Amino acid sequence: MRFLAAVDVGTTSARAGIFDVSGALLARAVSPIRLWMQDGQQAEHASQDIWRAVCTAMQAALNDSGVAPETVLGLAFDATCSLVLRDQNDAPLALGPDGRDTIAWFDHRAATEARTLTQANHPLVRSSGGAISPELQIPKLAWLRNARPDLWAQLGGAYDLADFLAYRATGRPARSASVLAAKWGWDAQTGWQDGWFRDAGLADMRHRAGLKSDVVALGAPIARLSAQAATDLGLTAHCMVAAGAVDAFAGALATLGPHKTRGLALIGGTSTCVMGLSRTPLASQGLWGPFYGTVLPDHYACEGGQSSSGALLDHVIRLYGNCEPSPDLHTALAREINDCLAQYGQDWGNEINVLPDFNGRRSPNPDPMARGLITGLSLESGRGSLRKIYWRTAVALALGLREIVSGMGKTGFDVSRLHLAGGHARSPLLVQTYADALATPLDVAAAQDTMLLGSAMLAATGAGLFDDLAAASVGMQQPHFSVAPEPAGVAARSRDFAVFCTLRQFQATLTRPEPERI
Ligand SMILES: Nc1ncnc2c1ncn2[C@@H]1O[C@H](COP(=O)(O)OP(=O)(O)O)[C@@H](O)[C@H]1O
Ligand SMILES: O=C(CO)[C@@H](O)[C@@H](O)COP(=O)(O)O
Repeated sequence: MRFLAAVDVGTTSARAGIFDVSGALLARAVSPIRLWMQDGQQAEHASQDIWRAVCTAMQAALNDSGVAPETVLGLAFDATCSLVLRDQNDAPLALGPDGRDTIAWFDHRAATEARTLTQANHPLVRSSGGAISPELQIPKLAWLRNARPDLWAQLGGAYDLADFLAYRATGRPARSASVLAAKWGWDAQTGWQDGWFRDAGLADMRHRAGLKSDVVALGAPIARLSAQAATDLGLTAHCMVAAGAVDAFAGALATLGPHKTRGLALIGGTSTCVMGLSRTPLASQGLWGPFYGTVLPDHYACEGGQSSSGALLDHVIRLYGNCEPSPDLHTALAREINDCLAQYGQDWGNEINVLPDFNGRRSPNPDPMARGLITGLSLESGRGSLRKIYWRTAVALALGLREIVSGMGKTGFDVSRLHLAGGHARSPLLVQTYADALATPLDVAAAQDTMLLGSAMLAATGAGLFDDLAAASVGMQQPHFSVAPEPAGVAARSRDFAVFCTLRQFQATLTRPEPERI
């Protein structure tokens, strides 16, 4: 009677799951989190609201599972790489009203700072694929210092969201080695690079952000739940909390594991993260990493990706469907599009072509100021036009993945079979389009919430139920189903890719916006 609890915080919801030691998900629950958006560039959460959603989801999952709380031995958190800011009294550092103290991962307010660090050829540039992304934590903290010196003076702690949740749960402000390496410029072999921070004018950053030496290896125990957190979550103070991960890294752990080294996982959610795992460091232009020990000990992980993928499909629904996206609407559109493809063939809608860089480009040629394109529009409106633009946006996301995956293949990753997880795995349309565009079979996670499974593996390791993380990732592995590319789709996506490459050249001639000081 030994169970594990896992939490995955995405962009718009917190998910909680209860697992058994074989990795089977017994129950899951979802609770929405608030996201305050302004002008498409700024996005904030409130950590208090996120904690409330985590507790609501965990209590509901536990209740549905029928598992006795005292039999839940371990808990771990994964989350988007959003930045939580606290003041010197450990209260929310007020970025805005309603307790907003968290800059969402895709917020680009630090574009100026990211560019300055890139131009100064800051050493982070190399592990950021050639250009520092405003989505990383160091440029965001530099923004705080430059744009809000009043808040900088009050700063008492800065956390990646997964680390903050573990702190909230235990009272110990430890940092996960995985999170620090992936998003903070910390290195497992050389530690903190204080010289870099000095160069970035952030000499006091570590002190202000509370970045001391309390670094815990991924999946290692941090502490048991505090009495208050145990009550809030519906668990007991006996439950051990393990060091967590950024969501895509938890997804890579769940899908790849030690036997699939050099494998690639596509984690498709609001963004798409292409995660590569290898025993030796593999690096190239446009890839974040290689980061040691971020998915498994003795392994390196690399990340390529698209900053807005699911977010772009949602945006298209808002723009051309004039309504709010929902899972049911995605499913209905996918069904209607498949009917059109069956009737008119794979070239249906190909007068419309899209470049998907609506929130900049992460890979393969990183450019946070890149913008999206849609060509071939007519005066058509209504459901017919939404269907077609949604379809061609899905194609564009798949072609963007082809660019990224092909580069990762040249870097040394095995691209003969890829793994897919995340919300996109729920869409048969996206799954087939990805397989066709990549001309590669996909292993698709059969169970929902692969990130939760990754966190459950971390929780099991922290609770001492496996010898190490590699054993947990093998012992808790879950089934997948395979989807093969279809010849007609492969041929059509190859034709599309030729147009996509032409549009890339055209895009390079267009004016890009300057970063705005917010
Ligand atoms: N049938 C579907 N159901 C739900 N989401 C879908 C579906 N098809 C595509 N999506 C996309 O998946 C995204 C949600 O993925 P998810 O992994 O839940 O997100 P995150 O972890 O980033 O919060 C949405 O933005 C949506 O555009
Ligand atoms: O940057 C990373 C992973 O490194 C993610 O946190 C970010 O892309 C957000 O992920 P989601 O698409 O919300 O799952």
